[in-house]
Amino acid sequence: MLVINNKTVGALFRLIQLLIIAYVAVYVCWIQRAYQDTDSVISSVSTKVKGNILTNSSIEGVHVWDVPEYVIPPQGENSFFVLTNMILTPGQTQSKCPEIPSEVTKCESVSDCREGHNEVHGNGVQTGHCVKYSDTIKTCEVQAWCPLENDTIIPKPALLGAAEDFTVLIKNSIQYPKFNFRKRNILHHINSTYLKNCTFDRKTNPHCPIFRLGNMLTEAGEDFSVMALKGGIMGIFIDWNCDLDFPERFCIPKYSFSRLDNKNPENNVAPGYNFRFAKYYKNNENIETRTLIKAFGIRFDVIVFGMAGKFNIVPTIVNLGATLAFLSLVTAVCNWVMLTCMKDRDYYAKHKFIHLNQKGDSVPLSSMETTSYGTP
Ligand SMILES: Nc1ncnc2c1ncn2[C@@H]1O[C@H](COP(=O)(O)OP(=O)(O)OP(=O)(O)O)[C@@H](O)[C@H]1O
Repeated sequence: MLVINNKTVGALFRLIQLLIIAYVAVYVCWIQRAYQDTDSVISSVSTKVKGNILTNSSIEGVHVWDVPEYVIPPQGENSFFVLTNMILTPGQTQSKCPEIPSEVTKCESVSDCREGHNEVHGNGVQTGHCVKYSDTIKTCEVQAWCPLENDTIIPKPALLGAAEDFTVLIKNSIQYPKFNFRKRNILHHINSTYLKNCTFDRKTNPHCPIFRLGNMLTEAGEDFSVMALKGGIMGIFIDWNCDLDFPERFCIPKYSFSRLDNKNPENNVAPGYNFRFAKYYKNNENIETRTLIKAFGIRFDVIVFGMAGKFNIVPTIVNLGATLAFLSLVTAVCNWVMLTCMKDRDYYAKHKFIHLNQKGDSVPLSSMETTSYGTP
């Protein structure tokens, strides 16, 4: 063993050791918790929205909207849709009527229309006639659900803009099967009286699983009245990252909210979220009739994620081994510095390596492989 009395190499040796120990302690053990075995979350979600709105529109008159009407479908998988705006086309029956004017539907004479032609962006199948749409415009006639929907004007402000006051109860049960750990977001201290009256608030009620829709959008930096016009998609994130070396009560969900669909103002083509559905009934003459609804609304996707960790001897030993391997590198680095960068490198090299000329000439000191450094 070669002991050299050099303060620089000694300091370097201790410094690298210190850095490696700090890296292992802070990053590997504290931040990465590499001494733990991990498991990812398995979760189930159910939601229930509550709230009513009174509207008074020219088409429907006074109308109270309750949950079965504005939550579509009534229950979904990890997501729910709340209707916020709509274009209503009531009294549609199977008949013939002029198409809505556009570049491809306007006509001058019968020759501009083709019987049986089905325009992708049209509303029905052409009959081959060119008929009056208004006093000045003629369009091809179609066999369709008439009268046709005209969705050029979207109600502003949104018809159900008051939906921001609705609340949603999110029931979320999770498990980490590897650790036989189960929990739900309705925590032990929440009783039914509290649940009936609470609303989530990050400061005052951070564990309440009932969320006001308007508050979620505000937290995500969105304006409900704007998003309600054309709809959109919101993410409700539930973070279940848990350190199961601590007691179970410390494993609690953390909620956050963010808009998921694109609202890039520079490329605002096809914004929002909408779809169509219809309510069917028989009219006084027993003819099948429907009210077509182009629905704009906000879809809330509940996204649950998380990892749990618990002490396990196997990853601990693996990481301990890696740390020791790392520490053994320090000697190699210092050897290299000593033999290439130091003023006395030739002197050190002379003592570290002895070159044999003839078999049995001398005892090779270099058979000692390790070099150790005296503390500066
Ligand atoms: N969106 C919501 N906003 C506020 N409270 C809610 C909401 N959804 C459910 N609750 C309340 O949370 C509690 C638990 O709801 P749960 O659906 O399990 O029971 P429920 O008796 O079937 O509810 P309800 O009949 O009132 O819809 C009930 O007191 C319910 O009124």
